[in-house]
Amino acid sequence: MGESDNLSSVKHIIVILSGKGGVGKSTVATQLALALRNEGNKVGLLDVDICGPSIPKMLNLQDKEVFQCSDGWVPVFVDKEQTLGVMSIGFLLHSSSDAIVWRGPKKNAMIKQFLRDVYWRQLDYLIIDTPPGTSDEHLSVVENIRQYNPDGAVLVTTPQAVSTGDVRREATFCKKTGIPVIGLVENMSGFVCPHCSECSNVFSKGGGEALAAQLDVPFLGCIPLDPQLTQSLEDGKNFLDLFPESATRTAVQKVTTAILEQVQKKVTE
Ligand SMILES: Nc1ncnc2c1ncn2[C@@H]1O[C@H](COP(=O)(O)OP(=O)(O)OP(=O)(O)O)[C@@H](O)[C@H]1O
Ligand code: SF4
Repeated sequence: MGESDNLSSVKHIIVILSGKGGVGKSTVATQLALALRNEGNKVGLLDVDICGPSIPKMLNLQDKEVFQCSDGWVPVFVDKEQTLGVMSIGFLLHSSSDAIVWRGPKKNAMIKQFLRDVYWRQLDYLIIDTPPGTSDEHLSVVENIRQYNPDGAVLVTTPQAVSTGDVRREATFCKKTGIPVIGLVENMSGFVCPHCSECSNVFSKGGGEALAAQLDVPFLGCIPLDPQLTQSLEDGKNFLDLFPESATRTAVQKVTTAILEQVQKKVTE
């Protein structure tokens, strides 16, 4: 396969970053992709978390294999209408417990191939989920998408992580590499009771918003820690469709709207 240019038919590229592992980066990427799809967009979700690809399981696609056509790898579609396509290193593993321990150059070549050689066709949004931190893999992602004028990065944090330097490092990484920051999302913000759906703030409130103000980046909103969301992700079920009335769904929707507003602002600037 020669050098492909599949990203040129993607209208908007959004990268999801987090300083620490386990803060819900893949969860935010998945729910954002589903919410954008529900609004009538054609969406692609690219999981470049080479060390721990979790997206196939979250979307109940873990047994799928990917195939190549003359234009590149064909993504796995969540729906038969083909409105949400997914590509993950997880599809190339024989077993979900296979560890991928590739060294730098091989990883970077794989990321480059992932970014260039997936045959997305026309997409409104491509959401790229990355590994935690700021590593060589992130640089590979940035270098390979720069020419396509990405909309920017969504930084994900949790109330416990706001006081650490991780998010600041992410913001500095974006600045240094010239990737605009779309904004900051505070995930696992408060706990939704599975019995009465009341949301309790386990940690003090407002840390994410204050940090966004300090970093001078937009605050995109909070998503609560919701056991029904955890269970849906575990079972590979679509939480947004299963719990249309839930406060967490409303929160995901608000974050999605805030992201779209920022993306739109950039387009009209
Ligand atoms: N808002 C939430 N409500 C309920 N469960 C959540 C929420 N966000 C994340 N989780 C759960 O927390 C766990 C970690 O989430 P996730 O895999 O999205 O984190 P990550 O930051 O992508 O981790 P990694 O370090 O593997 O990249 C998962 O089991 C997920 O289901
Ligand atoms: S939030 Fe309400 S239902 Fe849930 S544990 Fe507390 S009192 Fe009980």
